[in-house]
Amino acid sequence: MDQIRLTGIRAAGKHGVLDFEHERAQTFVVDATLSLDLAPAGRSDALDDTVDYGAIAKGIVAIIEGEHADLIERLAARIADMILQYPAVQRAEVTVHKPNAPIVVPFDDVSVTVERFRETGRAESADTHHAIIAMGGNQGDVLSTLRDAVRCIDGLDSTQVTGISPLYRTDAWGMPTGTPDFRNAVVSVNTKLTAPELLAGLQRIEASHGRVRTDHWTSRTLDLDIIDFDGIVSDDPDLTLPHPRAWQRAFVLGPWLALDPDAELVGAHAGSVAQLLFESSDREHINELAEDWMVADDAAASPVTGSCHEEPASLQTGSGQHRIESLARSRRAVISMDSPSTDAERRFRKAIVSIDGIPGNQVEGISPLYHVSQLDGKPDNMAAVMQISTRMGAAELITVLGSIETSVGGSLDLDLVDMEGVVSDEPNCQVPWPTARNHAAVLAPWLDMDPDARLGGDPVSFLLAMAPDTSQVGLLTDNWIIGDTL
Ligand SMILES: Nc1ncnc2c1ncn2[C@@H]1O[C@H](COP(=O)(O)OP(=O)(O)OP(=O)(O)O)[C@@H](O)[C@H]1O
Ligand SMILES: Nc1nc2c(c(=O)[nH]1)N=C(CO)CN2
Repeated sequence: MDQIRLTGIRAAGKHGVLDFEHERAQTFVVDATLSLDLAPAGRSDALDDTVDYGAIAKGIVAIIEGEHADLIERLAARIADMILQYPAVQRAEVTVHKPNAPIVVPFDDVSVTVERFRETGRAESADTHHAIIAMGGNQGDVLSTLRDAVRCIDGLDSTQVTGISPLYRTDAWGMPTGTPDFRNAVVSVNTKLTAPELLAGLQRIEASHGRVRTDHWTSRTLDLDIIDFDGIVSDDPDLTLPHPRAWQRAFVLGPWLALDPDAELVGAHAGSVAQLLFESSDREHINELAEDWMVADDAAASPVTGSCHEEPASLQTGSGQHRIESLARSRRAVISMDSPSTDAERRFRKAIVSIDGIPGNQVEGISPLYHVSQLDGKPDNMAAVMQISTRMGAAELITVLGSIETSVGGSLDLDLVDMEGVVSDEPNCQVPWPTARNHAAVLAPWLDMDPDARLGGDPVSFLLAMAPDTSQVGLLTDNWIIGDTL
């Protein structure tokens, strides 16, 4: 991450354990490193897009000159907390030196360093609920209505869409012959709303998309049903859980299964969604249209047959833990590798071999090896990226990368940069990896490996062109894999 560094800020303060230190001011010297994204300011040249280091320096002096602290640890923590009050700052590293400390032997300096991070993770707590919502419609521009509905659901208070099923074309079920086909999909959400609050939100979304409620099933622009909410069973007619007809509807079960191959329905018709789908009478009357219907412009315009379209990730969590996803079909994933070790190449090779050795994984591409200069006195890095096809889910792959880092030995960082069809901002599973967007150390090797690469819809070439650290990154060798065993 980009950094702003202030060094040698000095002021006199009355800090220390000894009595005289409460009375007599002495010099304290502070170094502070602020980690934040400087790309916006790099583009706009506007102070508002960064942090005013002058203001930080004054804040540090005010703390040194302010309230007494016995320990320089406390002083450093106060300064770090002050720095993190600036919303753009993600991390603060603060060193407080006390060069005139009352130490009875000759010495040059004594200092403490603290490192503090902004709490970014929306830590999942007991009040986070998991819900499955079925979506359908057969009137108007259904594709854009469904796309908009997903965005609106994600926009509900404290609600995040965590998984989106493929889009299906389905025969109108239980409706007169001649009723236009439906488009159906299922989304999973994490929400802090209660089930009735979520239903009220969904009904507002239906209404804002022209849904007119009638007594009987009729064609509709948009229908949003809660299929499951935390596995609760309730026969309240205003909100029956699970949805009372979900168990027999292939237009719900099919997309749900594609989203989560291990999905289970609770209640009177409890069972695996796979089995219920198999038993459903309309299972032959649903057709998957497109998996990437939320992004592709012409998604679902024509049925996708026999092409490589895959289930999107299901990033649901169960019982507060990441469920290991096991998906039937492969998807592409891009993994970055970096290491400050002089032995980096060998570590990268070991990591590649380990990843490739996992059943269902296949290495498809390896970038050239890059050198990354560090400006902050830290040792320079080596970096490369690899592309694999994998049957693992994103959360599972991230966990595996962590174990490989450990088994290969320290000083190796493996990150899941991107995974086909996966978008997640779960604290432990951020895909695409947000920092990759402005890191030439990832973007440059990736572009070399795949000139058409895209990240979050943007061409990697375009992101690299805007990356603030391109001048620090240089190609070392094209054929670093050749000549050694993989
Ligand atoms: N799990 C649920 N999800 C959505 N609505 C529910 C649920 N359980 C009960 N309801 C109630 O059902 C009523 C009718 O809902 P809606 O108009 O969406 O039905 P429908 O779509 O015509 O039929 P179906 O529910 O069979 O799909 C709503 O007012 C709502 O209070
Ligand atoms: N294929 C299909 N058929 C239906 C649907 C639907 O969403 N898709 N919804 C209904 C009542 O909500 C009744 N019938």
